[in-house]
Order: sequence, then C-alpha cells, then structure tokens
Amino acid sequence: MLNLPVIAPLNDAALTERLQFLIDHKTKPLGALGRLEALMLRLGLILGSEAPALHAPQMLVCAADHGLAARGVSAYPSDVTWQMVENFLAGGAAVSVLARQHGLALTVADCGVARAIPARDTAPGAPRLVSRRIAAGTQDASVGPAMTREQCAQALANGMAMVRDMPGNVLLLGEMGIGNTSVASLLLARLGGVPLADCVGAGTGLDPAGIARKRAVLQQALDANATATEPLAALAALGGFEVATLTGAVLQAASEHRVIVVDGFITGAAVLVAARLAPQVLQRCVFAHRSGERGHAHLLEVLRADPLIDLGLRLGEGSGAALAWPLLVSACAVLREMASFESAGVNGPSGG
Ligand SMILES: O=C(O)c1ccc[n+]([C@@H]2O[C@H](COP(=O)([O-])O)[C@@H](O)[C@H]2O)c1
Ligand SMILES: Cc1cc2nc[nH]c2cc1C
Repeated sequence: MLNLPVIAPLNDAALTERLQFLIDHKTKPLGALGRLEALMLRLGLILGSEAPALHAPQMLVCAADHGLAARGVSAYPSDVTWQMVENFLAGGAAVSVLARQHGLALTVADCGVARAIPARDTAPGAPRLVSRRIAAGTQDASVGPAMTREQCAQALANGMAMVRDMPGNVLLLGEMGIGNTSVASLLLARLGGVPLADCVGAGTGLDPAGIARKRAVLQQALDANATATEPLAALAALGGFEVATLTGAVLQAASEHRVIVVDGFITGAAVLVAARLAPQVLQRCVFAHRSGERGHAHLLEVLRADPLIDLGLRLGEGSGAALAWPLLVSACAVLREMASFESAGVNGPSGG
C-alpha cells in the first residue's frame, strides 16, 4: 500500500498580510516590481518567513523510456534517452551547464531507461546518478496500460524517497525521455479534460504529418485505457516511470514545505497528477516558463499557473527551471534587503 505524504494547506492569513505590507512599503511605487512581487509573496509563504532564503537547491532530472516511442510519436529514437543521460552526467547538456553556472546540485535518476545507465563514482559537486529503475521502459500504452499499478506505486515511492534524502529547501524538476511529450499529452487530456488535439504538439520536432500520426496513436492509447480515469489509475495506464517518479517527488517536496520549481510540459504533467491527488501542492509550486510545446499553454490554464518567463524553450531537462532560478534568488534578496520608505527616509505616495 502506498502512503501519500500529508500536505498541509498554506493558509497563514497573518503572514500573508505581513508579507504584503512589507512588499507594499519597499522603496518603489506600489506594485512597481510587477510579477516579482507575487513571487516574493509566494516564496515568503512557502518558506514561512518574512525574510526567506533559498539554500542547497536540488535539480532532480528523472529519465525513462516509453513503449509508445515504438509507434513513431517522436522525431528522435529512444537511444537518445540514455545518450542524453550520459551527456547530463558528463557535464555537456544544457541542464548540466546551467546547473553548474547557478550552483544547483544535479541528480539524474534512471527511473527506467531502456538501456540501464551504469553506476559510477562522481566527484563532489559533479552531477550524480541514482538508479531507481522500475523496468527497461514502459509498455506500449496504445495497446494497454503503460505500467502496472505496482510499478506506478514503486515509482511514486522512489520519488518520495529521493526527495526525503535531499538537503535544502528548494527542488527544481527536470526530465528526459524520448516519447514523454506523448505521456504529458495523454495525462492532460485525461485528467485536465482538454481535447486531445489541443494537447498534442511537435515534441522534439515532428512535422504536421507526424503530429497527425502522433494524435492518432494517442487517441488509441486513450481508447485502450478508457477506464483509467482516477489520477493514480491514469498515471499507471498512460504515464511514464519518470513522470510517476516526479509525481512522488512533488508530493514529498510539498509535504516538506520545499519550493518546487516546475520546468515545462512533462514536469507540469507530473504536477497535474500530484495536484489531482492533493491540490495543495500547487501552493508550493513556482512555474518557471511557458514551453513552446503546444499542450503546455493548456496545461498552465488547467493549473491556473502564471509562469515566470517565456523564451520559446522546448527542451525539457529542467533547462527552463534553471534559467528562471535567478529570479527566485532575486525575489528573496529583495524581500530581505530592500529598504522600506520608513527605513530609507523616502517619502511615500503624495495622497489626496
Ligand atoms: O518540457 C517541455 O516543455 C518539452 C517540450 C518538448 C520536448 N521536450 C523534451 O523532449 C523529449 C520528449 O519529446 P518527444 O518528441 O520525444 O515526445 C523529452 O526528453 C523532453 O525532455 C520537453
Ligand atoms: C538531443 C535531445 C536533447 C534533449 N533533452 C531533453 N530532451 C531531449 C531530446 C533530444 C532529442
């Protein structure tokens, strides 16, 4: 039996009021720091502090393969999954560069890559591999469930355990898995109630004919798993090992009052599943960016999320989360260090 962690709602009205007062009395015209002010408020609430500080940020990149990929739903072959995991670990991928630049500890989890990633010793501070393999890729969801309920429960438990073992108070989410935009599309259609056509996009770069084929395959997957409507049933039937592991990670991080920085379409789909299980997780999430992948705008709407940046990224890996990271650092610094009208001796609004 899977025990999901308890997640308390964030409903400290007094702290909300104090934070808003502090923000409104900083030396700036009211509201002039725009959406950074909403970020300041959110981070203060999540961390339960009027002077929040982020420490030991953890970037967790979950990787796995997908039976669906054999149906031609991606522009790239499944081998790219293990090859990119090696690239993450060697320090050459976008997320490796950005994690290094920003001092984010990078953990890459093999949640079920078709070709197992060999264990290795890594130097302190270098990207770290953890093996949390469920199987060598999921089954083909277009003909039946992608995973068993037991496999899904194990992946959720793995995600929870990994976060439990991590230091720090902020978790950034990333993923890698050829075929996983299909998984995210299916979960958005099933759990978000969004028409499939709006959920399906180019992923790694399908052309319009490829997208039409992908849509037809994904419709077969929805039909083959028509009874999987509850969140955990849908996750098992349509999901991937990396998405289920990320879902567990999100639930655990929320229960520990960590800030959760959500990357793009696939990590967002994991948050959707987690939010269907425990809506309070959304109060702990910061949505990093709006992905160029078609379904992401719809997913953000379903989650009522307002992402920080829009650079037309469609890479995944956690790259958008890493790029948005400095904004979180700045939001905390401004809340802690910026003077108030009173402390700086600056006149407030003229009034009248
Ligand atoms: O996160 C996103 O918004 C995103 C959008 C498009 C593609 N991706 C990445 O591309 C891979 C999945 O694309 P595909 O076409 O194989 O389904 C996977 O490794 C993701 O990290 C990620
Ligand atoms: C090269 C490549 C890098 C990626 N990183 C995340 N998803 C990816 C998909 C491809 C194809």
